[in-house]
Formats: sequence, structure tokens, C-alpha cells
Amino acid sequence: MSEALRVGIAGLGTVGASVARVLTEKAAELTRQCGRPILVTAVSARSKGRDRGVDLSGAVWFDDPVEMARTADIDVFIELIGGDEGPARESVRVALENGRHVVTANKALLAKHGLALAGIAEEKGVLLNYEAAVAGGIPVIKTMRESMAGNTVSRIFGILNGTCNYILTRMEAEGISFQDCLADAQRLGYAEADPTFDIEGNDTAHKLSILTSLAFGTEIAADDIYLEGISNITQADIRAASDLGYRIKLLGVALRTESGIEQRVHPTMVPTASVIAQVNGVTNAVAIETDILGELLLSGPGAGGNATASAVVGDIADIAKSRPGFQHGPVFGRPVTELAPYTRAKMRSHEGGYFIRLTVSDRTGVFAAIARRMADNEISLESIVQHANGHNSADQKTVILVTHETTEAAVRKAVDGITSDGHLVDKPQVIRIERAARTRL
Ligand SMILES: NC(=O)C1=CN([C@@H]2O[C@H](COP(=O)(O)OP(=O)(O)OC[C@H]3O[C@@H](n4cnc5c(N)ncnc54)[C@H](O)[C@@H]3O)[C@@H](O)[C@H]2O)C=CC1
Ligand SMILES: N[C@@H](CC=O)C(=O)O
Ligand code: NA
Repeated sequence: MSEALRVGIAGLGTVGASVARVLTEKAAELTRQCGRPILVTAVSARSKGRDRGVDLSGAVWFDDPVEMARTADIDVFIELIGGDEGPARESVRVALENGRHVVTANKALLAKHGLALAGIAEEKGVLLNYEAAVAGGIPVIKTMRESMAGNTVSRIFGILNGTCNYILTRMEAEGISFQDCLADAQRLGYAEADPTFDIEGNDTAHKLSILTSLAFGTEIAADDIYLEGISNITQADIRAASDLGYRIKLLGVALRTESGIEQRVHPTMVPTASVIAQVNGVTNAVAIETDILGELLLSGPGAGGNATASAVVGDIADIAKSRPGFQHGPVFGRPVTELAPYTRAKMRSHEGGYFIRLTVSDRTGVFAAIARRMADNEISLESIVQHANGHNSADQKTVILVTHETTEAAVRKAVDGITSDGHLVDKPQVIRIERAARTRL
């Protein structure tokens, strides 16, 4: 039997404690699979005394994860603290600089500093594994990095945030309020430490930026993502979507266009009968379209302790199975120096269908004025409905428009025009539609 692989876990919260439990409970099975034991020899967290349902008394305790990364007797540093700066960033950097392999679930860190950290890992000849960082337990990183060589990706999209999908699913199925659903997602360990990262779409954007780099061989460009979260989605939107044969999902989408790569994160209406609409609760899904493989859909648990620990432990086991002298593959599928600069496609050129919900004064001529603004911008309408049961008070009405394929620029101009006409009594709601023809899955 070879020497044990010594690991140090920094962060013992939802994910870290689950990883420690799995490594302990599945020790015998992992030893058989890897040909050597995996031992937790060091740990670091904020609170030493907390009961985490696992005996960690054999591991050396560090108050400071950076100190652990620098001095602990470990082969692998496992970063499960979170955050794109502070101790997470510094401890990962120090671990790599000191020639230790790193496993992390931290997509915020990779989205911001992934290229620099990958550069250190590649220079030092160590692994930086991050399967848990995108779509939790779904093995999407390995699939893209190892099993799809030679494929040219045209589009990748998916449901990448368990918290948002859980909220939208329960709001629709049970009519529960946004805030109550979010509180449950936090209680279940799905949400980020700061849940605004979930509900405002940042977490999906972090994950999408990593997938985009793997898909198109480009540098990570998280700041270039068009971003809208779900915090302004109401029961009225969900009901209107349902009446029209759609379901609202927070999608991350990246595709190659003539002008560059389009990356966007926003609530999206997808046909109720489409496969992506059936992905409910904390489940995530990633759809990849390529020239050789065709269409691939991966779906599974996207957040929570066990689902995430499954991916982290898989990454650790890969390191345990690797042998000295084994040439480690590049972190983002090709060497950092070979990643192409990212060129951003203009969001205003985006083409698609749109759902527009307007709350207007109940006056003669408003309906006609709205229709005229649409026509002026050459937007062809699939439907325009004045909702009898949608009015907020006697002098207000709800008008719902569904467009045929048009451009983002045209819709923004039309909505700006309607706003300046002075008929709106509330902020207009605009939700993009991915129709069956554009969502073949
Ligand atoms: N919860 C989930 O479902 C998933 C989480 N992730 C990622 O995994 C990471 C950890 O997430 P959670 O376990 O949910 O977070 P958490 O908030 O439950 O745990 C964070 C841990 O880090 C420790 N910590 C914070 N600051 C520290 C410091 N200065 N020194 C030492 N320890 C410190 C805390 O004591 C705690 O044990 C984050 O990067 C998150 O984005 C990724 C996929 C899924
Ligand atoms: N907060 C994230 C956790 C996993 O990445 C989510 O809800 O998906
Ligand atoms: Na994953």
C-alpha cells in the first residue's frame, strides 16, 4: 500500500463538514479505489469547538488557513471558506506556491483570480481541481475538460444556481413568497453566505464564466456578463408565464456569435414542455451543443453539503490516484498562456422573444400608444393582452405583450418610448423568452 495522501481542510461549514464526514465514513472504500488512504491531517475554521458530526481530533487545528497552507504537513489544501479575496484567495495562492495541490469549490475566487491561480499551478506542476465550483455534484468540469476533446462548442447554457431554481420552483408549485423560499434555501445549506450573490445572479455568472472558458478556450471574463437576477420576479410573472405555456428559470447562457461571445444571466421563460423546464428544485442542468457530440444534457444536484462534497471528494481521489511524474492537465482545458483573449458580443444585438408586462393608467389611447411604439421599432407581436384580473386598482390595468423574435436594442427602445409617453404607473417588467426552436433540448 502506498503512503497516505494527507489533506488539510480550510472551512468546515456546510461543504467542509460534509467533506470531512464523507472522507471519514467512506475511508475504507476510498482506500480501495485510490490504492492508498486519504487522511485529514489539518483543519481550519472560525470556530474550533463546534460539533460538526465528525471526529477531527486527530487533525492539527489552525486558526489561520494561510498558515495551514504554508506550514501544515499536507499534500492537498482544500479551500472551502468562500469569498474572492481575503483568506480564501491568499491561502490558495500560498498552497500552490508551496507546491501543494489545491481542491476548491469557490467559483467566486476562480471567476476573479482563476487565471492567475491556474498560472501558478501550471508553473509548479500541481493540480488545481474545482469540480464542485460549477453545478455542485454534476461532473461538468471533468466532462468538458477530459471527455470532449476535439469538440467545437457552439452554445452552452443551463440552470447553475440551486437556490434560485429552488425558489422559482416553490413559488410556482406552492405559491410561497420569495422571502420564505429563500429562508428555506438558506436553512438547507444551498445559499451563499451572502445570498444576494444567488438571487442577483452573480453566482450563476461566476459559474458561467468558468464554463465559457472551458467551452470556447478563452480567458475568464466574469465582468463581461450581462446580469439580471430573480429578485424582481413576482407571482404575477410566474402566473402569466404559466398561462402562456412557459416556466421561468434563471439561465446562464454563452454562445459564439459573429461579433464575439455572448454571455448572459437572466430570468428566462422556457416552454413548459421543454426538458429544461422540468429541472426543478435544487437540481441544476447544463446543456452543451457541439459539432461532434451534438447535444448533451447533464442534470443533477447543484447545491447542498452532500452533493458538493461528492464533487470535492472526487477531486481529492483523482489526486490520490495520480503518481509522481504524471503530467497534470491544464486547469482550464488548455494552458493558461494558450487561452484566447475574450471578445464580448454586444447584448443589444441579442435576438430572441420577449415577454413585457406593463402596469398602465386605464386611459383611452394607452393600448394604441403601446402598439404604436412596438410597430415603430419593427417589433412583431405574438400577442398583446389587457389583463382584466391584473389591475392593481380601478384606474390601472396590466398589459402583457409577447413578441416574436426581435432584438434587445429594439425592445429597449420601445420600452423607453412607452415609459416616456407617461402611461406607466410601475416599472416595466421585461423577461426574455427562449422558444422551442432555440432550445432544442
Ligand atoms: N453550500 C453549497 O451548496 C455550495 C457551496 N459552494 C462553495 O463552497 C464554499 C463553502 O461554502 P459553504 O460550506 O456553504 O459555506 P459556509 O459559510 O457554510 O462555511 C464556510 C466555512 O469557512 C470558515 N471560515 C470563514 N472565514 C474563515 C477564516 N478567516 N479562517 C478560517 N475559516 C474561515 C467558516 O468558519 C466556515 O466553517 C464557498 O466557496 C461556496 O461558494 C460550492 C458549491 C455548493
Ligand atoms: N449557492 C449556490 C451553491 C452551489 O454552488 C447555489 O445555490 O447553487
Ligand atoms: Na460540478
